[in-house]
Amino acid sequence: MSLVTTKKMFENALNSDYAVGAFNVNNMEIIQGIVEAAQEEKAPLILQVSAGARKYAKPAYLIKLVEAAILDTGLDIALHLDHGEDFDICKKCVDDGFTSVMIDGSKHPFEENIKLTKEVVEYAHSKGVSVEAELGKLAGIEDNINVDARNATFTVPEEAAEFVAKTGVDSLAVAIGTSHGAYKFKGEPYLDFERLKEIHSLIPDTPLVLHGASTVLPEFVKKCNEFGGDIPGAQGVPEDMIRTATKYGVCKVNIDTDLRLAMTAEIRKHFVEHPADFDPRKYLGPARDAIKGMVQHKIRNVLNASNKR
Ligand SMILES: O=C(CO)COP(=O)(O)O
Ligand SMILES: O=C[C@H](O)COP(=O)(O)O
Ligand SMILES: [Zn+2]
Ligand SMILES: [Zn+2]
Repeated sequence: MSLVTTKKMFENALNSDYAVGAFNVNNMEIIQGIVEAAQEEKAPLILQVSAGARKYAKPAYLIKLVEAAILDTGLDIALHLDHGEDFDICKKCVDDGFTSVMIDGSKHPFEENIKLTKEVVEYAHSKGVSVEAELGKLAGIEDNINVDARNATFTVPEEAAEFVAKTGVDSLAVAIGTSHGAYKFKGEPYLDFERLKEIHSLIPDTPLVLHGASTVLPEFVKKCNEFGGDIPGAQGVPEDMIRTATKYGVCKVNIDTDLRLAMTAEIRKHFVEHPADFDPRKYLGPARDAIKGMVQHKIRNVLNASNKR
């Protein structure tokens, strides 16, 4: 039991029909809920920390909480930096003991993204840490997709092959139509699976990563809204599409929004049903259970990762 890299997890997942869940963590209850689910499901697990999470909870706390989770459960867990924006934050995380970092150079021109990613790969690999990079831009709901827009923002398969060869990166986040947050599609959900297949066929040994992969389950949006929330028109990636993606090289599936919705729905419900409560444990306890339930559902029914540890 220890902090592990994603190397073995991805080797196992690459040519099979399951993916490893990478869940964003921001506090103790979120970590505990996720870890309990992974333990019961005997699933491989990546916990990831964004810049926002570092700012909110402070890296020292999050790292110690993840170490505590490992001690408590005996699980192997990969600790990953989500969307590192420059070399310095990646270096800091490598030095702090993270076992995996993402350098997100997707906003830069192709050659600059290569240069930046290569620098991070050189440093991280010298310390035994894995690196994820990103190529292409995740579409926002405002980017309505016609073929031209797709080619301008989605990952270009030939570029992906060149990028991986030139950077030596361990895994690659691709843009095929997903986006972050609770508002992913205006009309019918659409992912470009032909593009994904082509990328996978050109770089069959590179684990692919799907960001913005929350499903935004209607029952949780409904529950939020029923108990005083205001999240109209939220829509995510249908679960079947995630299952399909795991068959074409996607080894890591990033989930944050669905955890936020599960937690918020439960807390909203608690406050409405128990207006006299003011002990945080009374609502954070059920919120932790809601996180656990959501993660268990993902692992078992969507990622097909139960008993894959
Ligand atoms: O990609 C993510 C974190 O990097 C999270 O995506 P969601 O917003 O769809 O949960
Ligand atoms: O990539 C986005 C993740 O959901 C993290 O979100 P955050 O930057 O608000 O922590
Ligand atoms: Zn990005
Ligand atoms: Zn992301």
